[in-house]
Amino acid sequence: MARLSVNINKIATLRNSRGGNNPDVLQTALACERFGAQGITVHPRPDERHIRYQDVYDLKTAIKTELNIEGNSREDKFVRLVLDTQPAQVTLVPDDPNQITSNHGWDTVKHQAYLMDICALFKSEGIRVSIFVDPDPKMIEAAAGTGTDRVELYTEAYARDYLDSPELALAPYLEAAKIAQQVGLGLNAGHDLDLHNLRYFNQHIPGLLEVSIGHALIADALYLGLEETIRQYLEQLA
Ligand SMILES: CC(=O)[C@@H](O)[C@H](O)COP(=O)(O)O
Ligand SMILES: NCC(=O)COP(=O)(O)O
Repeated sequence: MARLSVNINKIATLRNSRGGNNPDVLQTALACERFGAQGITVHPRPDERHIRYQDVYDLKTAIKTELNIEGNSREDKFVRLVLDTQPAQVTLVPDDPNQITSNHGWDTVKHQAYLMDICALFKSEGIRVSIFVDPDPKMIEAAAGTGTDRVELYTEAYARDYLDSPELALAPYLEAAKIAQQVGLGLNAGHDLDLHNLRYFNQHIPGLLEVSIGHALIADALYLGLEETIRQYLEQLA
């Protein structure tokens, strides 16, 4: 069964808008765990506009489930943070510093040598590595050559196209998932997954290990409450 890792970036965004500590990122993470989330995801960005580096240090000592840190390993500060905090998983995302949010996966063909080195560094510390990729067979095959444990399929296109045709939206992801299985990579997925599109994705993608969900889940929690929201997301994955 795919596990749910709740991305709490948006809680930090709300906190930062007033400069105090409300809502409390740490308390929210602990509540997510209490309500059944199997992991906590954070994606610190260089400008610390949502999750701050210090939040990640605090979270690591407080949470009991898996911590997944996403970000750009070309930033020295990010690499230091990961090595210092030793999360269960690091997800490598090729973001530009000024991006509003992630909008593409790694080109694992072009950057294979770099990815081999950085995967080796994190794995030598016992940290599981996942590489954020578009659902492109070439990218999955080349990811296998980097030494990564998993890939995370970037699901924005699925979420968008699902509204017109779930079957067509899923097709490239199904192909990508089959290739990941053939080359021995574990499979994660994330970006814009929500209560409408998650069940179909989970039911049809073989070998899905983890989804990380933030934006829609936190928005749903405004209407449903965090406990009920997490219950409903877990139900989609059951
Ligand atoms: C890697 C990814 O898919 C992103 O969804 C990300 O984790 C969210 O980042 P922001 O919260 O900065 O939009
Ligand atoms: N890796 C994806 C993630 O953590 C959350 O993405 P989103 O649900 O905020 O789009």
